Amino acid sequence: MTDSRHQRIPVTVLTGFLGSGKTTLLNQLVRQPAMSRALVIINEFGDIGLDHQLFSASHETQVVELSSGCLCCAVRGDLTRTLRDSVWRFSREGQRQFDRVIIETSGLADPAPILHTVLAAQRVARHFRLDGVITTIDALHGEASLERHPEARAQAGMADLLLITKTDAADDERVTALQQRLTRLNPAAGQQCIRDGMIAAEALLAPAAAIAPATRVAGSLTPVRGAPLMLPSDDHAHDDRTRAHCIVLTEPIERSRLARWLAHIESLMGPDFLRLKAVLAIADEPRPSVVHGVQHTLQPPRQLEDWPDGRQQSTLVFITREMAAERLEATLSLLTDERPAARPQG
Ligand SMILES: Nc1nc2c(ncn2[C@@H]2O[C@H](COP(=O)(O)OP(=O)(O)OP(=O)(O)O)[C@@H](O)[C@H]2O)c(=O)[nH]1
Repeated sequence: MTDSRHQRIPVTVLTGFLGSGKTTLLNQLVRQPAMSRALVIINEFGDIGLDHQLFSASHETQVVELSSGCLCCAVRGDLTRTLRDSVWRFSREGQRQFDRVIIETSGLADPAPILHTVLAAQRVARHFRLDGVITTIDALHGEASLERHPEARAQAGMADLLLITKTDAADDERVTALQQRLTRLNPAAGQQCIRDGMIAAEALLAPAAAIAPATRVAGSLTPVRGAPLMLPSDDHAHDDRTRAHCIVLTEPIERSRLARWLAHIESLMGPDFLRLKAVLAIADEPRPSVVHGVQHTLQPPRQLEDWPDGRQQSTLVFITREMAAERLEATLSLLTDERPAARPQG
């Protein structure tokens, strides 16, 4: 399958709970060459937005503020318009002045509607593609935020990369406990500890094309050749029963079966289907394909340049709320003839 969408502009969604260090990170990022031609879209929540004042972009960086409300609800139309118009608005003499976009959400935003806009709004998806969701989690307050705020869980659950901030201010045990919690919540996401927003911009590029090794070590089970393996994941008793379900398939998937499975998955999608991320080995295709889903939006498979970790097998991660493992497990018969070797807890 050739991917004609390759030339689309990559969009990074930077989210994270209030005060978790998004602006601090952004200030560091835009000073680095890899992000110097980024268009930064900052969302303010309510009338007292300060982020754009705290954000001190380098002079090459183009910045747009969306301040009429929370990105995840009222501003969604604005975001669509801003992205669509940015292509000519930030052009000089016919040359686009940016080659990637970073959207910083407000700390209380559920990132899902923003991802829908990037993945599915037709006039946006034609020019832009999701490069990844990066979520900052405060090492000091992260566990409490996850415990109390569904927005914080949604932000962590939808991440491709989790950046644990303020590790200078928290003791090692607290950081380790948070990392373990995050692995249970979202084993597909990479994790990295940072201080004062310091990280090489290159480490943040294309996180959506990878599935973290934690997915494969989340359980002690060994993949059986040809048998899908469901790894036990988050057994923590969240009040909204957010669960990660990981499936490893060692046999390539037939394209016709994939199409049927995707159609079925689409029918299951909705508000409780927080995230699907799958790197798929498709029969007779040397390169893997990635599929992203967020709530009711499913993006068609997009071919990747290479295998994220060299293993030529399929890894599927579902993060759901109040969804029985059996419902997901039942869909596997559309993809493979084997029965799952194990089932996630809960
Ligand atoms: N000690 C320490 N403080 C940090 C670190 N990163 C950010 N901070 C501080 O945490 C506070 C909040 O950081 P911001 O970058 O404004 O957080 P934010 O996520 O943009 O906040 P909102 O806009 O409210 O959602 C600021 O006082 C930062 O200086 C860190 O790694 N270590």
